[in-house]
Amino acid sequence: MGFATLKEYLSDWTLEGRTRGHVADTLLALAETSIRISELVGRGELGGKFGKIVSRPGEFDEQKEIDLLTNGMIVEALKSAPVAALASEESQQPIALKPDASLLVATDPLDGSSNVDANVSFGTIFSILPRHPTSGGEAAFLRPGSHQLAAGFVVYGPHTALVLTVGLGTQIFTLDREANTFRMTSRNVSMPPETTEYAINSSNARHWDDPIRIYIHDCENGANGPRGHDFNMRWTGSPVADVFRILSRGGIYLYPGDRRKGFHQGRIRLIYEANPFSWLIEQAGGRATTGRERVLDVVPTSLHQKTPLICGSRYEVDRVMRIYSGQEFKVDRSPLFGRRGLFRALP
Ligand SMILES: O=P(O)(O)OC[C@H]1O[C@](O)(COP(=O)(O)O)[C@@H](O)[C@@H]1O
Ligand SMILES: [Mg+2]
Ligand SMILES: [Mg+2]
Repeated sequence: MGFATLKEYLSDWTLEGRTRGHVADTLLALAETSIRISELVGRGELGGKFGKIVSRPGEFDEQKEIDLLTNGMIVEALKSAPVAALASEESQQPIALKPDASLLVATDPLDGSSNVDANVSFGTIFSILPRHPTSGGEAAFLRPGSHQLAAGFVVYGPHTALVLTVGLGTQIFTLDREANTFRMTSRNVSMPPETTEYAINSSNARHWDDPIRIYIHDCENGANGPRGHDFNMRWTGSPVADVFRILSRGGIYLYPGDRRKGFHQGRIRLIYEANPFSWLIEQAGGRATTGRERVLDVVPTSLHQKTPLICGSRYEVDRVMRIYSGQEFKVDRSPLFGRRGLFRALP
């Protein structure tokens, strides 16, 4: 049938230059690894007890066996790719590979690992950057997301899908298990600018800042509130699954900073989670912000830095940004917050 393979898509694109060829080789190595991960996790407990917690390192989320396993698979695969170093959620420092190679890769090898035992979709996220000519180690990765050469993620769900951008739109490939290859099933994804579906972990509601409380409260009030229509809510706990849904049918994803200790910048990691998601969403016509600035413009100061992430259908993301900037006025929403008079209509 007429579904182009990932290799065919990339070979059209690689014609123009050497770096592109390197990016394509690296993408193919990552895609091949994700097919093997898909096979492994598709076996469930027959493949092993993946959900077992193996360590709880300091400030990091707990590591499960599957986190380490998939990390190891990606490290091995990239040893033969044109990659100078790999930054991973599972490794405190970047892993040096080929020092003179032209690219850097940042990855969350297993995103949504809390869902592994629950048989809910999870995935692998990656971001490819040019190697910095002068800096090495952690400093080499401290580049804004706008410098990415390619970004994508794979969702291991009922089917395995690869979502990819090389800056020419967002493409979705579906794993053809018979041929063991990814085939393009959605070309130049265009997500709806409007949505009535939001995704947020509302168990943190009491810790949110006011702009998020206002935005969500208006959604919850639906047809009885200022929005004038009802909203639906979805939250999987696997950002890859939520972002895939949002790319497919629209929606807004919010993981804001909140008042809890250690959560002032939220929970999503900038370099290997928020940046690839943000570029994919922008390339599909959506928006991604911290609430105060475009995610792709944030210059990281550390490898595992967290960032608030609000992304998805552009009219909704714009609305949240207007609330943060004070442009979206508040009409007596104060009883909710017990702060009557704090928010006023702007002139
Ligand atoms: O636990 P929550 O608040 O539902 O958030 C969803 C999850 O998204 C994540 O970003 C998933 O990423 P990891 O599985 O790679 O840790 C976690 O930080 C967080 O557990
Ligand atoms: Mg993750
Ligand atoms: Mg992870």
